Amino acid sequence: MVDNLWKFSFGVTGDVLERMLVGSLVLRFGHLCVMALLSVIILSEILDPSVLQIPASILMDPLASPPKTNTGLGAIASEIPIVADDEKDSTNIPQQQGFKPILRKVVFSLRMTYPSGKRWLEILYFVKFGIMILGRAIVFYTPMQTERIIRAFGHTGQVAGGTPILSKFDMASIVSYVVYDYLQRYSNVLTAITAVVDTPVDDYARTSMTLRFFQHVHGLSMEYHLNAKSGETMPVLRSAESSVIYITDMLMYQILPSILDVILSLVYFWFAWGWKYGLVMVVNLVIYMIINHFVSKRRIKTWNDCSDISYKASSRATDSLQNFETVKHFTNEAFEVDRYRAGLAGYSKTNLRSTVEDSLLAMPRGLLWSWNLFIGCAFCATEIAQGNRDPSSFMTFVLHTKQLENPVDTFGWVFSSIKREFNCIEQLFAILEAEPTVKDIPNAPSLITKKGNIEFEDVCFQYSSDKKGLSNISFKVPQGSTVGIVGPTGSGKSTLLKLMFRLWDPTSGRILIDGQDISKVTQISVREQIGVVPQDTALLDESILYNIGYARPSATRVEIEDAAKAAQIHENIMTFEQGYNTSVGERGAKLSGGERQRIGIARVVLKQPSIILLDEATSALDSATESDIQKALNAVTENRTTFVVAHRLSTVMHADLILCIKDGRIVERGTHEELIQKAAESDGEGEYYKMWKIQSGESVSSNASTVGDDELGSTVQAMTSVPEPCPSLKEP
Ligand SMILES: Nc1ncnc2c1ncn2[C@@H]1O[C@H](COP(=O)(O)OP(=O)(O)OP(=O)(O)O)[C@@H](O)[C@H]1O
Repeated sequence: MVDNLWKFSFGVTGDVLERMLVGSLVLRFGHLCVMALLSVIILSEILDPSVLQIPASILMDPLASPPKTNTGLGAIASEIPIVADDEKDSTNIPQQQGFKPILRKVVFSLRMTYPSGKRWLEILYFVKFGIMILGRAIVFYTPMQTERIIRAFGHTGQVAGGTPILSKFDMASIVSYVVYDYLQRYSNVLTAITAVVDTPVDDYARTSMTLRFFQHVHGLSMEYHLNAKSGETMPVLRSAESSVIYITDMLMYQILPSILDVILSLVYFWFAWGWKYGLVMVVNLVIYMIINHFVSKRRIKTWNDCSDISYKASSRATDSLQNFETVKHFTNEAFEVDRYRAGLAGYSKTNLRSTVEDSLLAMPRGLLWSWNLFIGCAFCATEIAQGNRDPSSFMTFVLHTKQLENPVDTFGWVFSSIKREFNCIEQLFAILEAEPTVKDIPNAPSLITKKGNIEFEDVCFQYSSDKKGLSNISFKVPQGSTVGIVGPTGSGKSTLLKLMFRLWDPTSGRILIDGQDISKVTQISVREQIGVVPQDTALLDESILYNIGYARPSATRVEIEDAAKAAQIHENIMTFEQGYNTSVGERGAKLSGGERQRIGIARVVLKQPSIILLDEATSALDSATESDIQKALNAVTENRTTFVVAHRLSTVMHADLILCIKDGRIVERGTHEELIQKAAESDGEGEYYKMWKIQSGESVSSNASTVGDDELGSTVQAMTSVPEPCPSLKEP
């Protein structure tokens, strides 16, 4: 019964050796299946995300549940570009050593690539696994079939006129051998099926990973973006996502099977051929592993050198192209080309070193295999000569030894390349581990703005221990008022607006909008209520229509044009050949500073926020245009609480309250008239008054402070005057 089962299932005769082989085959694939199943269960269901030490949001599939957005299908929706970016850069971050960091990367890779919850993709995932098992079975079964044929010669071969006659059974064996061999070496069928199955699974993993990483990076605070090198994040994400897929593929379909292949072959040689053979294999394997360890160390160092040099050369080139204007200003074109040439030459040198090293380092491994074969063959030949072994066993020995070479070599090669991919994942971890510096408290409610009353309560802030920010800022602004903020350059005016927009949170004190502490409500709800026109309006490399519509993606074309009219830029746009479809260039470089500012204003008009922050919003405009826009802004800011940062005092002189800031402190406050009056009463003392005198063209007293109408003015005065200590004002 058992014999028949063996014969029926595996086509073998029940010989002890064959039973052992088939038994180990079944064991091996059973083991693989259990491992795969376990990993899938552990990774998709049970594994505690804290083991990965990455934000839990990364583990949530954005494709499974697309986040709710407030974007509609407005005029710019059709303009959203599909960007193909194949750039691949890398930097070297020292790899964490030890088993735990490696396990973390492996678990992360497996978890990221498993299409959890997508039924069809999960099925395809297992089909791919099944095909792998089939492929490995064929590889393992081919030499077994050879062995059977050779044995058949020995047991059933008859000689008629010197020609061996094969029984029907033997002929079938030969046919199956040829079929196995064909499938093993030339079959495109399995490859084609694997590719078809692979594509949707890999694509899904790639897309969902990119989205998760992208979402995470957008969730990080201003501080991260200011510190990150521009243009570095996306290439890191892209190479890391390829690395994650590569590691999973290699692990599941190369390394695990190879390890099991090696173990099986060792067991087989030890027990079926004798301990001598097993020992030779073990010794050689140990030597192989030691050689491989040093070889891969060397190769990884050279690979890293290569990618480091290539990264540096390309980031320098990108930097020079992005700053083409500076290059032209100083006629440094030839200098930049020389610098890039030196970088490329360095890369070619290292690349050649890498190729030579690869070739040289492959030699000792090849020699080791020949040595292994030689010793084994010598043992085998001696035993055959002594009559202790069947001559057919020589062939069997050679085939099995060769069979072992493949997995060991694959293991060595794959292990080196996986270590290299770990480097990419390390860079990704550095990004994923970055935490937002401004966080919402758990279950934070949204800000409810009814009016727009604003209050700063003893607010202090520091960018870092060595960088001052703001000290003890307190003031109250009733709804609908306009607040002018003035002071010397670097005094902290923009910082005050950034705190209100929650790009940073105060180190102490509170900012209240309509009585609600903004650090206790969601950042998004705060930003939704506030419109900002920054000092330098950054534009996306798209059309003017897209850039204005960016303030409210659901806006219609008519609304966008109305906003442009309010910002006094519609007429300008209509003079461009392509009108609203004119491309603005990288960061808006094809537009003038004044045009960029007016697009910034149009955006705020379109957004219709409750609170408006204007940070030098009209500094790039000529006086005539500024006065036109001022009228437009007055219409927009009417009944809205507005903060205006300006060096040109004429911009803020009509404000309901003017705050004069110096060294991060409010040194004066009041309306224009009050401040001038106060100065008149105190013999012309007062920061605001000094600025006013300078800007209105009156002479400056010899002890005038460093406050000026622009940076140059301040610097010139600083060179010719002694700064006065700032009077410390008692905050109300
Ligand atoms: N992200 C940052 N990290 C560290 N320091 C910063 C950062 N942003 C600004 N600072 C520093 O904080 C101080 C105040 O900067 P802020 O931009 O608020 O000045 P400002 O009064 O708006 O100047 P300006 O009139 O020139 O625009 C400056 O010394 C500046 O160098």
